[in-house]
Amino acid sequence: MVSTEDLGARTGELIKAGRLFFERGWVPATAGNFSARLDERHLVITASGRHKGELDADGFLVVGLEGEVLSPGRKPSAETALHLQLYRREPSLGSVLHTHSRTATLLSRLSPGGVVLEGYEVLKALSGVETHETRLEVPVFPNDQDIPRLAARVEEYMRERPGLHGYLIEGHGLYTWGRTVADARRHVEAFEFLFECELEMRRLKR
Ligand SMILES: CSC[C@@H](O)[C@@H](O)C(=O)COP(=O)(O)O
Ligand SMILES: [Zn+2]
Repeated sequence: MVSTEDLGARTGELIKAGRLFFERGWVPATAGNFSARLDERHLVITASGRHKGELDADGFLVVGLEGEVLSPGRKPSAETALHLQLYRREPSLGSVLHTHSRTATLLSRLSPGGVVLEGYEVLKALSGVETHETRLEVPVFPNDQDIPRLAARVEEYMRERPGLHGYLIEGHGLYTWGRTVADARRHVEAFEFLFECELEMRRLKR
């Protein structure tokens, strides 16, 4: 049985993240989706098509790890399978956040082979990273309207390369995650900063 206290707490954190991301221009229109783990088998996720800067409790629903909808009458995010793939493979995972910033969108289109981030102090905002000398690879997957197929592709990649902090989908956006909503939110902020630096570096070098 899902605790209503946990559901309220996680929903509140995701609502706050949505407001922040919208103010920063990272979830334009109804783009993006957010989730948080409630227990070993359940998560709360945004309903499909909601404006992520104006979320309230009605904008969320509970789903099981196999995708079963436990909030009747509500339609989960169209990209739920990408969230489930991450929760299934990592029991300590507490939150997944997906954004559509202009910077991530542009950078992903310029780097179909993946983005390498290194030499930035802010890399240390990513859990487990302890030095700016880290070489962090962010894969870019081709966009796909078949979300289960895209999720299978991500799973295949992650099996070969554990320890990923996030990935880009080409022309689409960022997926990142963490042990808590606060960790995942910090990762979104760090990636956005790093992507801005990287894009600007490329402009300056031209
Ligand atoms: C408004 S375009 C963005 C969508 O196509 C999708 O990529 C997205 O991030 C939001 O979908 P949603 O079903 O609301 O979770
Ligand atoms: Zn999306």
